[in-house]
Amino acid sequence: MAAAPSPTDDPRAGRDSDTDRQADAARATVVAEDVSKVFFSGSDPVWALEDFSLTLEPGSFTCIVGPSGCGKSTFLRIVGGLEERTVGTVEVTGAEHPIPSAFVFQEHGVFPWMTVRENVTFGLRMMGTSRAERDRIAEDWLRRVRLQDFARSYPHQLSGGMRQRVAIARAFATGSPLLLMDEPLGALDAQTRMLMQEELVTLWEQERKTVLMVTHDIDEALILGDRVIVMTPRPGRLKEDIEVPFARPRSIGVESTPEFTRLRSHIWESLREDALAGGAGAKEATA
Ligand SMILES: Nc1ncnc2c1ncn2[C@@H]1O[C@H](COP(=O)(O)OP(=O)(O)OP(=O)(O)O)[C@@H](O)[C@H]1O
Repeated sequence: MAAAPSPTDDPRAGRDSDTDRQADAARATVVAEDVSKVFFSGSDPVWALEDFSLTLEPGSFTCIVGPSGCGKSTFLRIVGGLEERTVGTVEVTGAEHPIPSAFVFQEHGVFPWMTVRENVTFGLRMMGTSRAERDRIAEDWLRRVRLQDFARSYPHQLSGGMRQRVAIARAFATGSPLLLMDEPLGALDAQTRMLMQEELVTLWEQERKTVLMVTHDIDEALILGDRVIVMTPRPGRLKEDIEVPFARPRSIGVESTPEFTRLRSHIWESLREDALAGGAGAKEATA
């Protein structure tokens, strides 16, 4: 007989109601096959991606690292429908939602003319969610990102870390089954970034949305991700697909384990190898 689940077995333990649990159950599957992308904006075509294939399981957290300019953001934008692919297919399935994917960008992702609360509920307003439901969800998310005392503040009144918490809360609050994060913590100072990594991993473990995140920070990829995808220099192709073995719930403490050190060195060597071979610059990645 299977053992009864303990409170820590349920990633959504502590959530408010069954409705929350059902609403949060929707997660996307992403299947990208042989995606290539050529930009024709200058005199010469730029091959950003070539035959890049990736499958994201529902409720998984996947991080992409790679040399600067290898096409990471381009791929994220193609998955989110912000960019057209030149060749290949991308299918996002498994969860019907009015907002099929929600983005978190590195900076400037919040609307400066809206209050924190308005930012957090923006997607819900676009979906036609009732005022009462928006208020309930806003209260929940503002509390979870510790911004309940700043609901009426404007982004310029917040620190960079607080602004990113708004952007992250807004993405989660939409209930979208797929979150696409492009260096969401990249503009933060080192200390704030580490704190935010812990907060993000906790929020994600409660929600288990499908997440695809681009980062230059190898440690961040290993702390947050179930998998780390290493890309080649441009045109970006899949170089390595690494399963991250650390149990969840995870804390920043995994950084001090020998396995973490081994994986960090392995990924760094993989990026460095390309840089030394004349690739586009693993200097952007931080070991
Ligand atoms: N709209 C565009 N028009 C022309 N070229 C573009 C466009 N967008 C991206 N590129 C080029 O495509 C390549 C991949 O860009 P992309 O931003 O996806 O790389 P990246 O891996 O995310 O880079 P970084 O790590 O530096 O953010 C780069 O050479 C870039 O200059």
